[in-house]
Amino acid sequence: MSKGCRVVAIEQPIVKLLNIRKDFGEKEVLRKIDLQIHQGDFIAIVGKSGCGKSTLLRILAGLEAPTSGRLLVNGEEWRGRNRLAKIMFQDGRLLPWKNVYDNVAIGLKEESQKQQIEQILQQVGLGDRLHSWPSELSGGQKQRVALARALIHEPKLLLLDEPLGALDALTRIEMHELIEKLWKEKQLTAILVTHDVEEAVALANRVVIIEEGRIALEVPVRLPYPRHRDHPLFMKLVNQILNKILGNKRMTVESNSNLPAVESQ
Ligand SMILES: Nc1ncnc2c1ncn2[C@@H]1O[C@H](COP(=O)(O)OP(=O)(O)OP(=O)(O)O)[C@@H](O)[C@H]1O
Repeated sequence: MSKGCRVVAIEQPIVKLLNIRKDFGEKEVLRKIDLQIHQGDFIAIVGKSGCGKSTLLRILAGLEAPTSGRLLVNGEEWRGRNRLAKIMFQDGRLLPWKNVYDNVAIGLKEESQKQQIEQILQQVGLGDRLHSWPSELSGGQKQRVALARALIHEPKLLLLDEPLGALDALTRIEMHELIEKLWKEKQLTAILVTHDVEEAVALANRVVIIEEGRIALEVPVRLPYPRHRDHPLFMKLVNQILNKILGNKRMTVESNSNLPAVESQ
């Protein structure tokens, strides 16, 4: 196989959602959700505010139980916390009284993990900030720590809940490059909830559009990695997805359908 060429996954999905529904009281938040996630997928979930994106991610993490429907992990019925998954939030949730190293060490057995912690902090570009306090870090650096804290547990499924939402545009692009690099190197399976359709198209091999609690459309993104915003199809695809979200029914999402399938690892 030539360098950079990867094959579409064909094995059984590592996570399968079947006819998932979620109500909060009287309110039906998700319905008829069917989704298959394969090893190596990078799925972005987009949609209007309040459409149910984070709820779907929390169900995948096992932090929220569906009202009905089935969640299968590696083919087996799953209830409770999904141990394959680690979730990273927009605010990073660092403990301010712990330094960078100790934030990453949370939940790990002391000392035995020292080498891994130093290595992962190196990989996220913070090898020289082990002893810094969260208050001394920029927003992007805090999110690098949060990413390291999720990845140190070697999750099969990395769940990203709008993790870059509070960052400026340039830092976001740097973080996209970092996340893409780690996704490839560690052969991760990632699911990203985002408001930013450009971010979704920059990273995902599949963009799932949620509309009023239902999957309205799944869009395969076949642009080669690393994705360049000046690729003629990049912004076209972004605009088509945006139009779909905004309800312009006449738009179809087809701008990259003639490209070869890529991008499950
Ligand atoms: N624990 C909860 N109890 C009651 N209602 C909830 C709860 N969590 C979410 N909701 C409601 O479910 C709906 C979907 O919320 P969710 O956070 O999943 O949407 P979202 O698409 O992620 O929104 P946003 O893009 O604004 O973050 C919203 O109407 C929200 O108010």
